[in-house]
Amino acid sequence: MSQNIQIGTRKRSRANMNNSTTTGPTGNTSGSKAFLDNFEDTRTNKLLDEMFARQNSFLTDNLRNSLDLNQTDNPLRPRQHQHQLFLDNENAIELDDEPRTINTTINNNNNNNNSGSSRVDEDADDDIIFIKEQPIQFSSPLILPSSSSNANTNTSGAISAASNNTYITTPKKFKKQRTISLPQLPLSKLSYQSNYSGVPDQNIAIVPRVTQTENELLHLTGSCAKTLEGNKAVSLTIAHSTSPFYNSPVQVTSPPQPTLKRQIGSSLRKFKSNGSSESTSSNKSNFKTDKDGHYVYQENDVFGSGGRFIVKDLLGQGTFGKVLKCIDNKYEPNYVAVKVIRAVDRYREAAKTELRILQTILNNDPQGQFQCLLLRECFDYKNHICLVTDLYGRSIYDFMCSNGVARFPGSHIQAIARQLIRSVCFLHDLGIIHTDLKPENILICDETHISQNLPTKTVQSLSKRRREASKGKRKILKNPEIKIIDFGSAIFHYEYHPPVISTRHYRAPEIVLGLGWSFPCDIWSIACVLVELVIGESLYPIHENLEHMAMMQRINGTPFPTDIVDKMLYKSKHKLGNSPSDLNSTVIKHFDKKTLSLQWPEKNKRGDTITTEKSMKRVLQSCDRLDIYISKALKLDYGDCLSINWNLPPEKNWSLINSKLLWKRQIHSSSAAATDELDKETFLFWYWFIDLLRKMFEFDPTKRITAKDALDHEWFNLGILDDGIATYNNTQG
Ligand SMILES: Nc1ncnc2c1ncn2[C@@H]1O[C@H](COP(=O)(O)OP(=O)(O)OP(=O)(O)O)[C@@H](O)[C@H]1O
Repeated sequence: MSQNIQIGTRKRSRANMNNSTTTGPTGNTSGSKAFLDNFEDTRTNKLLDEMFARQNSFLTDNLRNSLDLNQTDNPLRPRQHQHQLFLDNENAIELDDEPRTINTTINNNNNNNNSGSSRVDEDADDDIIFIKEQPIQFSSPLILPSSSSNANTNTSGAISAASNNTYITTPKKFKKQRTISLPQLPLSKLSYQSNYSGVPDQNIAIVPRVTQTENELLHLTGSCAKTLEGNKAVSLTIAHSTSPFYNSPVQVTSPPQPTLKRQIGSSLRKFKSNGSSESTSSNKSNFKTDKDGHYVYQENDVFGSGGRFIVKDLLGQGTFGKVLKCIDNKYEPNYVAVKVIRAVDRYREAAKTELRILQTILNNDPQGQFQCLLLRECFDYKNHICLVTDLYGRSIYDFMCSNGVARFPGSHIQAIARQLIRSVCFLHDLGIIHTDLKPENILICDETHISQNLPTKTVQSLSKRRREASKGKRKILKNPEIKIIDFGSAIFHYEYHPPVISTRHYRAPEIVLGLGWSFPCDIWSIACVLVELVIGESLYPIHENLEHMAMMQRINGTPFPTDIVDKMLYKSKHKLGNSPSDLNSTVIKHFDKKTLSLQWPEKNKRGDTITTEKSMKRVLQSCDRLDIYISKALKLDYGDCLSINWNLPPEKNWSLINSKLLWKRQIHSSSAAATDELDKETFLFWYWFIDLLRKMFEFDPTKRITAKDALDHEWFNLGILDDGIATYNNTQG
């Protein structure tokens, strides 16, 4: 659906230039409806107020449970903690850190040394692990007879039987996988299974949602649609995709599905009237499973009841299974994404959590207005749980990798930020914590873009891989609409919280410090993603705790607050709660017990520095305090004069920039072109962006800005005229 929206009647408020505090005016009174621009309906306001009140109470409860350590008899403390101490240790052994649970060959030969890849390297954008799967066929003595779709796993849960007694690994396939999610498996199951009856949790009240009008969908372009005083009105076409399956109110009868465990949302889809144009007769079901329980990808493979799905492409492979682009012969439109979960008990269990989450999302947002993946069906096929979802485009990570300039234009960053935060606000309202937000899990709905030729010098400076992938061009999306996927690690806030969650690069400090975590961890992850969109590479390209903590302090420009460190020590000393098993050896031992400060660089007993030079370089040279670091990246687009100091109020910042601009224009009048682009509005846009990030990167999760407050932040009142906006103007008739 698309619609032309002429903007120009409403001016957005300007940033408060006179604000003299360093933290900025988040005391903005625009209220809880901020993300529904122009929406004055009091009924909606009431709903939103209720929604935010509920979020606050979730948050308070969770954080009180995890952080209020002085009240050991706190009745809100989860009762399972006593036995969790044992379970946590077990869990931590298994889930301790990323690579252990991965059963693929990790080939470290190709520019993939993450810990070694410094931002100062030319190939820093190639921060990728290559996973190579070899085509090996063998018969296993552990084969289980498996004609039944419910073939059991062995006791370790590691082997699952394929339909013919042969295990086959996936055909040779290279898959770039920069970050690896932590599979949160067995213990999640243990702690909630008693509550779980296979039906959605009744404790979650379903909030009746109000369908948004086209005007309210402006959030999809952030403030791209809005102009600052002095800018001209911008005419935009906003293409908002509702779910292609949402053909309300067509009622259809579900086909009989003997092995169907659950069928969700089928009433929203149209049956194909007279069969598919894609004949299945030439395709045979050759559905195979490898020794790790992964489906073996083969194009044109057929699976599902009556050969319903035809495999067309491998969209992705993760810890939980493979995601396939398939033709669905039963319904129209007929391309879907099917996540084929590994045929291993514990992954099957985890998929049930994903199902519950996806079902809650679907119940509350059947049209997909909150940018979350929409589940359409779920069935069991040869011991693989298959989740059928809408099909979207590539992830923003893949898009960045294939782009000559990885960073996004500011207007698109704002549009993506707004969708992400709004979506997470929606999830948090439902009591859901995503826990694994990262660029790989954010998909672009529509990949159409314009391409700009890059100067030869820029092309030459690109890594070989990026040069080839981008063909020397910068791609700019026409519509920065996104969807959040991968709810495999998401949990409801009242469920068991594993001690370690999130992909390392996006992991919040409270998780690293073993303090317990809740909704705020998603906010931290989003902040990491947003910085990545600006600088074009991961903010935290690290793989171990000490360097991670040192980098966090460097980026925030402050040491960890002592009360947080104190809580960590107290919690560990009294063996409270839910700590990672390596907390002592990789975190606590690096803090001075008297000053409560992080001891970095690391020294041995004799006082010699033992932190490697590479690590020192990564922390001290390759990253910087966030405002300085982002200013550096922005200079590529706006020239040398743009430096932002978050300790100075905006007025002071601007006057410093302005004097630099004047000086530069006087001395080098010929270089005016480079600085012309930097006007006050552009500066303000980036100033308030950094201000928002600072609040999202607050160390103390209880003080970190919430999704709701982030939507009210001043930044979302500002617009920027840049290539992202130009793309709309040039491409929309
Ligand atoms: N609906 C979809 N449309 C298009 N591509 C998709 C879709 N769902 C998933 N993908 C692709 O498949 C990849 C893996 O999906 P997903 O993250 O859900 O799997 P996973 O096994 O949980 O992975 P991870 O190990 O990262 O948790 C994604 O990064 C994305 O590229």
